[in-house]
Amino acid sequence: MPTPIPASEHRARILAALRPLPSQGVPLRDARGRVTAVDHHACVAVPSFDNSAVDGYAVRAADLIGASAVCPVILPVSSAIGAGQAAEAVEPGHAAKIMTGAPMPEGADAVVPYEATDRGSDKVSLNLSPQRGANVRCVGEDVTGGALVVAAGTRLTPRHLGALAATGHGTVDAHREPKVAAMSTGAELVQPGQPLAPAAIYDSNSFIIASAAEELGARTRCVGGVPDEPSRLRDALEEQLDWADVIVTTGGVSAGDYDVVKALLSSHGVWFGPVALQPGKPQGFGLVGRRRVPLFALPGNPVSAFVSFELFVRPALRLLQGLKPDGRPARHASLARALTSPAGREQYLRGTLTDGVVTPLGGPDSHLVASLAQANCLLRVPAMTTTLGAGAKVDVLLLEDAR
Ligand SMILES: Nc1nc2c(c(=O)[nH]1)N[C@H]1C(S)=C(S)[C@@H](COP(=O)(O)OP(=O)(O)OC[C@H]3O[C@@H](n4cnc5c(N)ncnc54)[C@H](O)[C@@H]3O)O[C@H]1N2
Ligand code: MOO
Repeated sequence: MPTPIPASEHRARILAALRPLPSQGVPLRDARGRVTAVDHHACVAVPSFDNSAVDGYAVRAADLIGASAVCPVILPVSSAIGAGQAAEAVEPGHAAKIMTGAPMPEGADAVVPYEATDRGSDKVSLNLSPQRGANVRCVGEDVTGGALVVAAGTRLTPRHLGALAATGHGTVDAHREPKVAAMSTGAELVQPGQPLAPAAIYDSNSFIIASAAEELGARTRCVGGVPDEPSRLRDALEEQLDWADVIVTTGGVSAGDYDVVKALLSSHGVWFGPVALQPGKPQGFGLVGRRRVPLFALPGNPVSAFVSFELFVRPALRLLQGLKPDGRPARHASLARALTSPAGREQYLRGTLTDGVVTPLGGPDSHLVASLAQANCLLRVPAMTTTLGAGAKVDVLLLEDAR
């Protein structure tokens, strides 16, 4: 039996084998969730022209010195400018009606809001004395032309899309979305919704893996319940190898007589071995086929598959998209009750974290899938720790922050 390698070493080997996917031009409307491959700079300044911040009258501040409610200044109104309209120049001693967002006319240097006027059409009574620049939004005040708007390696959210649109980007240069095939193996698997035969169980892994990959921005295919026969597995893999950027199998990697994933893929350059991890001890990883597609062979127990995804597949999918290959955000917490852990295996328990206190959920066993639904964190026990008392400080990984 080979010596288990630390989980951190397995992750480092995986990440060392991967490179970000190539980038492509993506129409802005399709770009939410994509990751920028390059810095994006402003194509235009924002605002790109001086304009009014209010509905009111564009004036020369010098014409209104001393104006007040008791001593208003009356000026002839020479024009009216709406948003999107070209502005005529305003002569000294004149005012122009102006709407919010309309370009400032030449000659004017301030805007008096309607509320400080009588809203006159031919002439207007203005009852305040504005500073030069009052209520004027200046060119480049938000961003100058050519300035950085969104840095490379940013996952695009509505906030970023707004800034990119405003600065003139119709498309963005973004990494391709990883295409992930989630393939569960095992003769016992039945798809949920179907009747269960004796000794059969419902396939939960392909749902865990595909949806977790989607949360990370992947496009996915679910291949549920591939039987434990080498030829069927080979066919199923070949079908996905031309399409997928990543294949994640579950099941068939331990020591059983029907563990065909390990048997078939060992001869195709996939490394299999124990990792000092619970759940998630038996693992496989390699680059498969002509396109050298990264293949993760995860253990079949659903909690093992989930934890393995979190520790190994998550950072890999991030790296492929040009993001830092981080795991879930970690926090320190106090343990609600004492626990024991096996020596020599880093352990991850499901837990609930409330106000800095973490309560382990269910037991450590990796078939206890229902407790995953209650968990909001994974509680990490280091490999060399075998007992922890109530109140001990532990690390937890937060599960609710999706990306
Ligand atoms: N003699 C040994 N037996 C086992 C060892 C070992 O070292 N020596 N390791 C154990 C550990 S740890 C794990 S984890 C499992 C991993 O097993 P496999 O990856 O080979 O997976 P299977 O045998 O196919 O299945 C294990 C278990 O999980 C259920 N399963 C599988 N796929 C799904 C699915 N898609 N949805 C729901 N449940 C699934 C399956 O029915 C089994 O109960 O091996 C231990 N054994
Ligand atoms: O590694 Mo298994 O995942 O301990 O149950």
